[in-house]
Amino acid sequence: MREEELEIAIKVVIVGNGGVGKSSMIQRYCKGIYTKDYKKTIGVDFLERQIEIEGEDVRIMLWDTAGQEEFDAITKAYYRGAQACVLTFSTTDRLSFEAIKDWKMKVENECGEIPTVIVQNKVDLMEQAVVHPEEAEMLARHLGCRLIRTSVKEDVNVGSVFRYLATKCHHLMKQQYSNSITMGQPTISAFGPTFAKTNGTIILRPTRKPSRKKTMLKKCRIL
Ligand SMILES: Nc1nc2c(ncn2[C@@H]2O[C@H](COP(=O)(O)OP(=O)(O)OP(=O)(O)O)[C@@H](O)[C@H]2O)c(=O)[nH]1
Repeated sequence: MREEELEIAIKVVIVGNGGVGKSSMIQRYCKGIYTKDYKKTIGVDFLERQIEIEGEDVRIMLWDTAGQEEFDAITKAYYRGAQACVLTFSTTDRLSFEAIKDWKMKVENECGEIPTVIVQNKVDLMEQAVVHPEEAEMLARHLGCRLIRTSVKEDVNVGSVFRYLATKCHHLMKQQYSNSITMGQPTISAFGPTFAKTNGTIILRPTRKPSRKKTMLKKCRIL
């Protein structure tokens, strides 16, 4: 099977305290919309968007998890198989910044080490900031993650977050693919990938090139 006949799908989990803007970020990225209203996520939501990375179609599946602790037991189950992670805090919420390490831990416990970015959202409210820019940079260095500052409201940098992660995953996948070729035939199956080292969410599926539009929107409520 030729490589260009394969479809690549990446599962990304978005975590962080309640109210930091996770749902808004996903809505902005997948639907191009922003609303001022806060509607707390109950459990888990899911949206997806297709983009092109180095000439190949990559489907990014975004899992929006509830930030409230009361949903921890439910959301944890959905981390499994994630290939990348967004750790989100808000410029105006000190506790959400202090919780980043814990969120990283929670995801790592389920997924191991996966490409991760720290997102400082709501930078349009910089005059109300309760986190010093250097603190955020230090935390990112300490955790070995890239820091990206976003304003979902003003549509600043949201696309860069997901493009960065998708590119990283795409490179990893290519690397693993060529390693598996060197070591023998890769097994390609509909849902069980194959050469992904981790739980396999960079899914390679034998498929014809999808005829759907470049940006595909789909939403299914999990809970
Ligand atoms: N000023 C400003 N407000 C934002 C921004 N992003 C999100 N918000 C607002 O912050 C509030 C919370 O956003 P949500 O996206 O619902 O937060 P969440 O992290 O999904 O919250 P949970 O579902 O409880 O986990 C909403 O009122 C949004 O409109 C931003 O970049 N700037």
